[in-house]
Amino acid sequence: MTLSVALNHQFPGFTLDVNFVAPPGLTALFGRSGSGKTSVINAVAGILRPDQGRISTADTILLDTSSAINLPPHRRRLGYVFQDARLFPHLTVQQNLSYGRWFARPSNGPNFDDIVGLLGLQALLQRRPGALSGGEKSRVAIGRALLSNPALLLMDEPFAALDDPRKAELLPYIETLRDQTQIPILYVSHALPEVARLATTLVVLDQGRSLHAGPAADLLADPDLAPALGLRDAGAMISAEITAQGPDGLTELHSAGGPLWLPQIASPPGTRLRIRIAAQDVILSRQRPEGLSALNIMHGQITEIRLSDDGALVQLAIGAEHLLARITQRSATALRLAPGDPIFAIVKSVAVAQKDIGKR
Ligand SMILES: Nc1ncnc2c1ncn2[C@@H]1O[C@H](COP(=O)(O)OP(=O)(O)OP(=O)(O)O)[C@@H](O)[C@H]1O
Repeated sequence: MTLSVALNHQFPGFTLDVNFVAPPGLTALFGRSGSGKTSVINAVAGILRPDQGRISTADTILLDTSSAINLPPHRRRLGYVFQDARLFPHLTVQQNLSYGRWFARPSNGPNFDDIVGLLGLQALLQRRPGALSGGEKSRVAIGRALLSNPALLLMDEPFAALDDPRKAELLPYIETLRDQTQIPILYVSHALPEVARLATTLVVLDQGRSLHAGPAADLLADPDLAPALGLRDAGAMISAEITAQGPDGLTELHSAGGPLWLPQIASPPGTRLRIRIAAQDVILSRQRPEGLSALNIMHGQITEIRLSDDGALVQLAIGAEHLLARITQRSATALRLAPGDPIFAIVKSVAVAQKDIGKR
């Protein structure tokens, strides 16, 4: 199931002009505060009627202003997860979940026990929302939305009200949801590391316009986009597979650029992961370095170099994937880097945070 969105809307002093396709997987709408993310979600949900637009899935037109089609929100088959979970406080978790089920079409809806299992809610079923942590409330809200058998899941910053430990607890559930359901997820966020961890498709909004849309791995590794996304958070994703657990608290992984050693990842050998490596944590060397404390030395080839007043962003091909390195212009000049050159990328093991390691 794929969602297509084309919208044009004029607020006083603000124009929304957005065009993108959200394939199965998780599509992140990323942009600064006021860039139009919630307005897009509201238009998809049917809360905002744009001046012009067309929003459709493979089998349903939700909105087509040119033919006066505008399905009301309750007929759009959407699951909506808000920043605050908005559970009914007087109902137990089980009753809150069943409320979602009540809206489902009787046929081929998801199985209650499957959703409870997917989101790890068994032990919580008899509790009321007042006795749940923020992360647990979010999981119940996601479960309730899924049980309404949605064709599309809308999530508007579901992490906004959560502290870091609660966020870390919820991330794997969203990954499972992304990987195990065929429902496209439209996910609003202004946190790039979270987007890098979760998104399969990325839509970058800037002042109401969708500047870029496409596979998240490609856009995040594009040096031309890094300034718009935020240089500090710039970083690309590579995939790797766990090969062994070391006795010294490190996990060995196989990547296209060579072996990697990262702080212990509690998953068995064979687990495939996607790892975000921040551009500012990558050091470049023309020769394979010797006698270095950094454990991770990947071999690749320079594909692009972007120079600016903020330094140089160098894109490297590591197998079929890309890595970004942020270095000074002075280093780029001293090393005489040029596209096509073979290069070694060095990354300290401890530079890769657990929150930047996700499922593939
Ligand atoms: N009902 C409205 N009437 C007038 N202007 C509006 C309305 N809704 C949104 N806007 C304008 O649209 C712009 C985008 O708002 P929107 O809430 O979609 O942005 P956002 O990216 O979701 O922001 P945030 O991350 O802060 O939630 C805002 O600057 C606001 O001026």
